[in-house]
Amino acid sequence: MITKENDAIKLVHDSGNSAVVSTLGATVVSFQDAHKKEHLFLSEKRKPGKAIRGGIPIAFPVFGKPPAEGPYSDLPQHGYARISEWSYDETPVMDSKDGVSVRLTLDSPPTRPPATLVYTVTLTAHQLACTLHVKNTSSSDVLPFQALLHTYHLGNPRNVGVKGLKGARFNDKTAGGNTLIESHDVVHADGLTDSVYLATTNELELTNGVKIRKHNLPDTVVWNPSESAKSMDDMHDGGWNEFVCVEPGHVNDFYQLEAGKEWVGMQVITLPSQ
Ligand SMILES: O=P(O)(O)OC[C@H]1O[C@@H](O)[C@H](O)[C@@H](O)[C@@H]1O
Repeated sequence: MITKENDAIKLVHDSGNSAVVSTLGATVVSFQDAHKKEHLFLSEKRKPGKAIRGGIPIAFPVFGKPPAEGPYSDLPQHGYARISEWSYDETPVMDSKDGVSVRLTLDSPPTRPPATLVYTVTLTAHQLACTLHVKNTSSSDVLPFQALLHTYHLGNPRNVGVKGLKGARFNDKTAGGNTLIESHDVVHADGLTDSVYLATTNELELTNGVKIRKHNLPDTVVWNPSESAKSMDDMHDGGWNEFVCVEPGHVNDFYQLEAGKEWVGMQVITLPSQ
């Protein structure tokens, strides 16, 4: 079943699973299992005009601060997608026992390289699939972009770690972008963590049993601001102890999408059997 109230689109699957997607940024803000247990962190604080702090904001067309030169140089951190109002296509893509799926779309602002984004969120018995389509609507120019699904997994970072990153190269943004090789079987983002892992395996797992499968999103960012979040105006006190961000993306470089062509990136989050 799909319902919409103000900016919130709610998907409920026959199994009792549910998800909520905001039209602000097409941000998934809730993913609950059949026992109504929440699996995404959402800050209790919200700052008007800013991206939603929690859920799954989409970074596009830049990850982090934009390059000093070029058509994105004056964009805010993580680009325009997460702070834009997306259009909700009311025609359900799917609404059956097999799954419930909705689609939101966004055209690039007129001053930016032209692109159309289509985001599909699909809920099935144990899974949430988020699929981002990027279409280069120019008939002549290449579209450069980075894209990332900034996923706030609910759980204390001391207890919930990330498996599958051992051996991967990463840039430690907390240490000036030094490149290191991950040596841990389980990565814990307890304490200030901002690591950009490059070319990671497509199958990652959290130690709480949540699985993350990704497609066409080669890199993975693991982030937790720890107590530095005290200065954030959209984070409730102690909120940083409630999540670990695991963010599949194409961020190491700018993807160069040819005129008229389409790119698709996806992550599927699978809950442990209940
Ligand atoms: O505060 P923002 O803009 O949502 O960004 C949060 C974090 O997002 C992560 O993806 C970046 O690697 C961090 O550097 C950044 O601090």
